[in-house]
Amino acid sequence: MSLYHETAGIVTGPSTHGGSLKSRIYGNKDLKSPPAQIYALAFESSKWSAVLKEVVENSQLLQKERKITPTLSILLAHDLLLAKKGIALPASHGLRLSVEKHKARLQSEFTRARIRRKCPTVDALKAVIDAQFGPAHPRWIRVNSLKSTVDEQLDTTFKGFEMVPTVAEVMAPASTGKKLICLDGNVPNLIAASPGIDFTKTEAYKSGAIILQDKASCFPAYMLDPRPEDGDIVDACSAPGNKTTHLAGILHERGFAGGQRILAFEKDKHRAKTLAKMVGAAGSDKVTKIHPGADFLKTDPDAPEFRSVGALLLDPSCSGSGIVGRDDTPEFHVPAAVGAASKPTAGGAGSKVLKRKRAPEAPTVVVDDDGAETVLSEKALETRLAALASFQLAILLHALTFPRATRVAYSTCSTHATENEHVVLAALRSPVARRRGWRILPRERQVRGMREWPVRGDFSACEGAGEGGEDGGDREGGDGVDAAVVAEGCVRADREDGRGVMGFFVACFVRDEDKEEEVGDDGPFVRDAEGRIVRGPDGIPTLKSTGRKVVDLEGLEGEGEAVEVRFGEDGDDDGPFERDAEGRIVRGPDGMPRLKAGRRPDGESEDEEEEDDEWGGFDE
Ligand SMILES: C[S@@+](CC[C@H](N)C(=O)[O-])C[C@H]1O[C@@H](n2cnc3c(N)ncnc32)[C@H](O)[C@@H]1O
Repeated sequence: MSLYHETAGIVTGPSTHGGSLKSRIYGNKDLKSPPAQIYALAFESSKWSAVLKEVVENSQLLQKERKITPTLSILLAHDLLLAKKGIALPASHGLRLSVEKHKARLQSEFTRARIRRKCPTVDALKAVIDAQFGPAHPRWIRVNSLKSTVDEQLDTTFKGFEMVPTVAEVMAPASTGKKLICLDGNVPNLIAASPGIDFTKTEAYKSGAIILQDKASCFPAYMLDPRPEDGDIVDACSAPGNKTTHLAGILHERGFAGGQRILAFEKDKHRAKTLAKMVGAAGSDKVTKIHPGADFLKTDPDAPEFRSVGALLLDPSCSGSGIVGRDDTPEFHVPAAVGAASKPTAGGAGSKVLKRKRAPEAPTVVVDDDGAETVLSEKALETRLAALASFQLAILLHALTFPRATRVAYSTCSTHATENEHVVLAALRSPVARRRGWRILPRERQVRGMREWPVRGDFSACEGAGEGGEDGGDREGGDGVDAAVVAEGCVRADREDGRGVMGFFVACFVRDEDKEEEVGDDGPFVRDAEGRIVRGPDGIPTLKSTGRKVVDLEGLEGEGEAVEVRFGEDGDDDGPFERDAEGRIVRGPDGMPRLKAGRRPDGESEDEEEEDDEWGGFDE
């Protein structure tokens, strides 16, 4: 079967089957033609198909050549009119002959289509089409400093590549087919290479010396800026491990402090195996303790294992809207089949522009952690985003309670403010953030590459942070959260803006350890802005979980003797450990938390049937 027939089969196949165009091609073992060739033809023809549809219809090609299908006509017209080498079939091939005999007519319709678009040259039209579908993305390669250096890689993996000064040059259409690289100006040890080059076969990739990681995905570890004096570093949501190994690389360059480790949590056991492989391949296994199948939310921040955790990186599951469409193919426009349309299209001689149907509201695609895509209606998306945001906030608030932590990086590959600025604002306004002095790391205090990165948080999404003080002259809403500072402190990456990155978001929280008013869990009771427990007129505190009052017994704020009784609840949703009236975990003389009767150390009750047998938290 020819390249054209195979490609036609791919572009007309249901897009819901088998994921993205790339995965449909590369995952199809029955294809005879080289996948890269099929992908290039499918992608480029799709890009041009709106123009080529006019050309084919107005030239009446399908009426004259009944054996050519509408899809094939676009693919063949593309190569005839736009590919350097023309149609990739032997000169005597029937399909090639049947199109080439109409070359003059097709060419003149192509010229008309170009002039209708007010483009004086074909290059000008190409620029318009390229701009319409956004620039290509470079291949981002992070040199793993645990195993290699940039200089070493320039002499080996990138030998024969031409170095150019900007990422824009690496991506420029004019450089198609060239082997170009550029050293990134923001993230250390990061290289942008020409799109489409496959590095997975290189020795450096196989040995873990280079890691394929989008530039924006390198922001969190770089922004967190872990140092030897930070003690242990938690990566709360680790698999497949790009950021875990990046953290290790940064610390390796700075010199690990004795005993300093990266504690990597991954709730999904299957993904934890991938994490272990990646950490091993990157050579960071000796400094990384993986917690396979472990839910970060179930960790006890006060446990001895976390005593020296100074910084945490949180990259929780999100809607993945920043990566959706990265590989998306432009819509493939097909000319009307013979008999289906009699009028020439788009201003062809004597024609009217065909009335277009109002496009239905575009559904949104979300991507899960495994890359599976789901199409959602606007309403379903809203519900999904709200659920994700509440989970993301829970992870963030949990991280803010680690006793020695002074830095927390929060990131998503989502473009939705609901998962980004809104989560950051909610965290900054939380009692735990206020009590412990957490604030956003302001732009001017960020590492150079992040400080200089021009795309910042969405100010309008932060504006709700303060409608102005009473005197109207203050952007803080009396809660100490300044919208402008927060927006400037946040970093965004936009996949459409020509910088060659995926859609991404990162913010870093900091606090001064000595400014802390109180260390530990902020307990089960509602607190005011000052962190004081809110009580009714009778002095009884109100429970956060229910908004109802606790039946107080003597000495609620006393020495841990109080018993908490809740209305309408089983009273067992505050974790597996005994807590005092302030909600602090009660510990034995050895510092270990005391389990509630009938609970296992993993937070499940003994009679709960869970197969979480790999979870080894709290064991150190
Ligand atoms: C966006 S991915 C992380 C990508 C990773 N940081 C990287 O750079 O390679 C989110 C991961 O968090 C894991 N996860 C979700 N909830 C979790 C939880 N409560 N505790 C630990 N891991 C969790 C998911 O299974 C998923 O593997």
